[in-house]
Amino acid sequence: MKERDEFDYIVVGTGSAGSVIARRLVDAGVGDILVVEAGGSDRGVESLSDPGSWRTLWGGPYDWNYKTTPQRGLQGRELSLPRGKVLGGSSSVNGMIYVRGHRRDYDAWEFDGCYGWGWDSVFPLFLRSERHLLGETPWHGAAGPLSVTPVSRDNPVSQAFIEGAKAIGIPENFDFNGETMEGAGTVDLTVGSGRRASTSRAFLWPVLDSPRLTLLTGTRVESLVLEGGRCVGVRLVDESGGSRTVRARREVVLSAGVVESPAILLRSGIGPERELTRLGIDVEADSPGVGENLHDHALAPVLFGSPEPLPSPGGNMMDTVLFWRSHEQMAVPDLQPILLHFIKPVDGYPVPEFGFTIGAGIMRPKSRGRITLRSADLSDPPVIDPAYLTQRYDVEAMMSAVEIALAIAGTGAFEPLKASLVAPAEPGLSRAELERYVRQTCITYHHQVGTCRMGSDDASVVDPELRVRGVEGVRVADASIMPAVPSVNTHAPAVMVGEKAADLLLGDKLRISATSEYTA
Ligand SMILES: Cc1cc2nc3c(=O)[nH]c(=O)nc-3n(C[C@H](O)[C@H](O)[C@H](O)COP(=O)(O)OP(=O)(O)OC[C@H]3O[C@@H](n4cnc5c(N)ncnc54)[C@H](O)[C@@H]3O)c2cc1C
Repeated sequence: MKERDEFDYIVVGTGSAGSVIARRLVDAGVGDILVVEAGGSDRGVESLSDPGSWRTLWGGPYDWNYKTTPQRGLQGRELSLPRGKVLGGSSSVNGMIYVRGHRRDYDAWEFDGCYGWGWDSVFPLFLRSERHLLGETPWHGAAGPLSVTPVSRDNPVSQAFIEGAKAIGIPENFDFNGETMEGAGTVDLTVGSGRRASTSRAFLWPVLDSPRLTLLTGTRVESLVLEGGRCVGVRLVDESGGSRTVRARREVVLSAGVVESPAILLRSGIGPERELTRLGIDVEADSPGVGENLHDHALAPVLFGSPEPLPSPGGNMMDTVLFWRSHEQMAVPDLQPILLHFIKPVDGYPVPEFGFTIGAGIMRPKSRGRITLRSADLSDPPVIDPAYLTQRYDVEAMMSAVEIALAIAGTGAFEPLKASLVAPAEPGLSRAELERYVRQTCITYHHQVGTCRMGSDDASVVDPELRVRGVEGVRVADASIMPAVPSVNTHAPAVMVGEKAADLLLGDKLRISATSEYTA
């Protein structure tokens, strides 16, 4: 049978945002939808379903296995950057923490020209996705496809972390998605019935048999097909290297994530003119922002040892966090120390047999890097430079996050666990020693955003309706459009971007109701 080569909509990527868009388009009955995913299926793969297995997925067959360039702010180290290459994208390999962010994160987007993206506009979209285990409240949705489950706080290590935080003046928080996100407590997870609630499982699986949906896995979009300044389709490459073109009667949506969405634009001739010329790619639209504005949350591990095994909480093994400010006059929290119920080895320090780690995370980085292509060849990995810790503020904030971790330990809260500090070895380090430590140990927090920045200015890549500037017929909808990273883990914000994109694609009259026919 001849393969179909024309659809109404083409959605590229099935990650946190793409699966949501595909599902909403299918539900709305607006035509036939082609969904293209570079990775394979996630169905029946236990490690993608078991919430405890996520760390085993890095570097494996479901990971794009990206690496950064040598980072000048990190003593020249290259960092591994895992990203999901499978149905569900990074939502299939992530840590499952579900937090939406501070209302000011989104109000700041709107203030900067992203009209329609302020908190009052996006909050209902978060609720629409959500199926919270404890039911509907003013702060939680219960009718959406995405299962969200709170974590119990009866684990003694979690309790010690929260008690230690309280002892240094940080209040306990019982719902980071509630009235306020500040304080210490346990998180909600995208887990339902003990299984990972990836966006593929929640949004896509229930409609896989729909006659309106065609899903191609193991198929990569190389570039857009542009005719007379309009995107009319995409060029596909399958796993055996065979290529073909499919056409979109209405629109193409790029939800290929923070690395591949800008890479697809660049390979299509949409990007900084000088860069495209250097790569030998014909310029279709000079768009200086494509690939720029890359930024990420980062964390430095603070490692503790214990003489015997500590009680495990199960689940995702990193369920307790605190959100706090590096400076008391800050308007929003900028630090997120997170308790990891496992040992994150630190180069140059002993690895204890038992213990735990506090990841001293920063949430409002000022450092900005970029992504570009090494060459026009699809098989060449992109050049990824997040420019970690290249701004003084980020270094200072990270040192503050480490100091909070050390202060919590200093309260004696961990004494009943007989925990002792392993890295950094001494609590009383000078600022210079602390700076050396964070530059030596800082790793990604996995929250890269910003490479197809949304805005109203000429240098932005997409407008507030997510339309790519300079060409017609194509939008970008994923974490790459975020102009500034929210002060939280980025999965829930990326799901929200998917919801918003669906509304924009469908227009007012087809706006989606909160009630969903299907659940995971
Ligand atoms: C290891 C890890 C842990 C994390 N932990 C958390 C956490 O606990 N909580 C949290 O909130 N956030 C977490 N995050 C971040 C969060 O998961 C991401 O920000 C979010 O999933 C990004 O969504 P996205 O839609 O932009 O991209 P993705 O989910 O990455 O989706 C992009 C999809 O597009 C596909 N694709 C790419 N290129 C092409 C192409 N050319 N053709 C076809 N398909 C293509 C990819 O294979 C992928 O499926 C984590 C991320 C990682 C990697």
